[in-house]
Amino acid sequence: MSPRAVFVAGAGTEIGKTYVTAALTRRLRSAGPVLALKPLASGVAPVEDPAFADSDTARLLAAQGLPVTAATVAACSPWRFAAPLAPDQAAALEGRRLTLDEIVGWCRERIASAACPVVIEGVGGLMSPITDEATNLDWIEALRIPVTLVSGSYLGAISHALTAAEVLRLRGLDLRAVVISETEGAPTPPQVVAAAVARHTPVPVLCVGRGEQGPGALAAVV
Ligand SMILES: Nc1ncnc2c1ncn2[C@@H]1O[C@H](COP(=O)(O)OP(=O)(O)OP(=O)(O)O)[C@@H](O)[C@H]1O
Ligand SMILES: C[C@H](N)[C@H](N)CCCCCC(=O)O
Ligand SMILES: [Mg+2]
Repeated sequence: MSPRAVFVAGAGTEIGKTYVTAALTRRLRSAGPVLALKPLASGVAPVEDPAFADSDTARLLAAQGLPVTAATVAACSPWRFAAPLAPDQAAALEGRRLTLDEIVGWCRERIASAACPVVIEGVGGLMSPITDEATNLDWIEALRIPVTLVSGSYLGAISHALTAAEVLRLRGLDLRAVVISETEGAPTPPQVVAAAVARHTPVPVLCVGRGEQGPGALAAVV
């Protein structure tokens, strides 16, 4: 039987994917081992730079209780780029080029060889490009694993969440839950945003308040 896996997609960038992936990882860890991956990471400082501590990779390693070493970093995030741009653009600035096949192949191998649940954080929003030809959506479609969609609670987040959820539905993908991660300074409580999203989508809509661990129900997405 293949291990359980979930793709954490975003309705946009800087929206809470890493925060929610780390919260989910910590929840799952209370029941046993979990593998959290951020295969493509842009805007990442070199491992030896103190700024690396702010990277998605460092946060996901911390959530897994792993130290930052060259080996743990490469095993979590094999494709890291300095520029804080879409990965295809950041790669081009370094004279590199990504292909969907190699990214999907790497993820499939990690899922197949894992003896525990696997959580994969995407990059940017659902249709942010990852290569010259492919977006996060194409990546999810190729992996064919369940999806958890993260959105914020800022004004406009309801439409962003529902648009992304609808695109996933139209592609026939398995959206398991939407998670509203509270945006700093949002004009309405995240529960109000979550209730509005829930009225228009058939999947559970969960809320993660500022600085909170997130509900126990988070663990049910994988
Ligand atoms: N519920 C929350 N409580 C506290 N801080 C949060 C919460 N959600 C998001 N943040 C903070 O907001 C910022 C953006 O969140 P995060 O890094 O998780 O976004 P992201 O979607 O993973 O971004 P990227 O597209 O760069 O991967 C971070 O500083 C993060 O710690
Ligand atoms: C730098 C940033 N935090 C992410 N790593 C990359 C976001 C790419 C978004 C591209 C886009 O959809 O316009
Ligand atoms: Mg992130």
